[in-house]
Amino acid sequence: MQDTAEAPVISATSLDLTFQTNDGPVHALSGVDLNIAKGEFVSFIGPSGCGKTTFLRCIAALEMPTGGTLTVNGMSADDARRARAYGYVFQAAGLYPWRSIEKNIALPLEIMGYSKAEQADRIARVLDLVELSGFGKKYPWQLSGGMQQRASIARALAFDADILLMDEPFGALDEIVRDHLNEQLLELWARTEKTIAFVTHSIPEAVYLSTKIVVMSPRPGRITDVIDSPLPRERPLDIRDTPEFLAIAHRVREGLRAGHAYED
Ligand SMILES: Nc1ncnc2c1ncn2[C@@H]1O[C@H](COP(=O)(O)OP(=O)(O)OP(=O)(O)O)[C@@H](O)[C@H]1O
Repeated sequence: MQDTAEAPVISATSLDLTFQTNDGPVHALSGVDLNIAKGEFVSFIGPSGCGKTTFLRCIAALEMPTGGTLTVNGMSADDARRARAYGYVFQAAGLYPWRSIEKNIALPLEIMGYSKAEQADRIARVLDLVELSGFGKKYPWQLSGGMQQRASIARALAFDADILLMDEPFGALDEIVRDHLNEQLLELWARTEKTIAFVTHSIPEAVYLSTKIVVMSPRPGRITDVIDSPLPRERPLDIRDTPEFLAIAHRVREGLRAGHAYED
């Protein structure tokens, strides 16, 4: 993805976050510099404990950095949270089992005081976006794992936030379902032009989805490589067999390996 004249949607400069724990300080993020432009799809990949979730939580103002600066839509992360700049999708769908799918999506809209008509409009639109039209009256347990995860994406989209933060949303699903959801997510991204920050442990998933891949390594949590993908935005699944795809996957793998060596 080329640099654009537009200000970045997410901008981190020398970002640090050290947790003080009973076992001493944990350097979850150290010297993180990263700009994410509007409409980018950025994946974060790295071994457990390298700070992927912590970085997403900083963007969402759920953690407070201990150093450096971070802006989201040109404001502080706190102000961006108040302005509802993002939707957040977690690894577990986190749907309330006693509420139907449409009631799950409606809950945050109710809290924000949207009228019933506006709620219904938004629910219909986001269910269509994730291809779950007709499933609004179902309960979570009546849906497959992949459908539940799509419902949770629909809930995150209901505010129309420009930014979607996704923390290993498909990690618990089998590979075939995951492939299908990856394809659907790319379609959704193309249709909505959201900026997406996506955490994954899977190299093929990161390479398939992203315009930019951020490779991280732990102790301290830091960025070791940033790869701007040369792949076209239109990506059939079989792009994964092309030499271009395999070359990027190779570079990610090398980056992960180098990060591991650093620990020894
Ligand atoms: N609230 C907290 N208090 C203390 N330490 C924390 C806290 N949250 C995270 N950490 C530590 O910070 C480091 C980074 O954690 P983080 O969850 O961001 O890693 P991650 O890359 O997302 O890992 P995973 O892939 O396992 O989810 C880890 O060492 C973790 O134990």
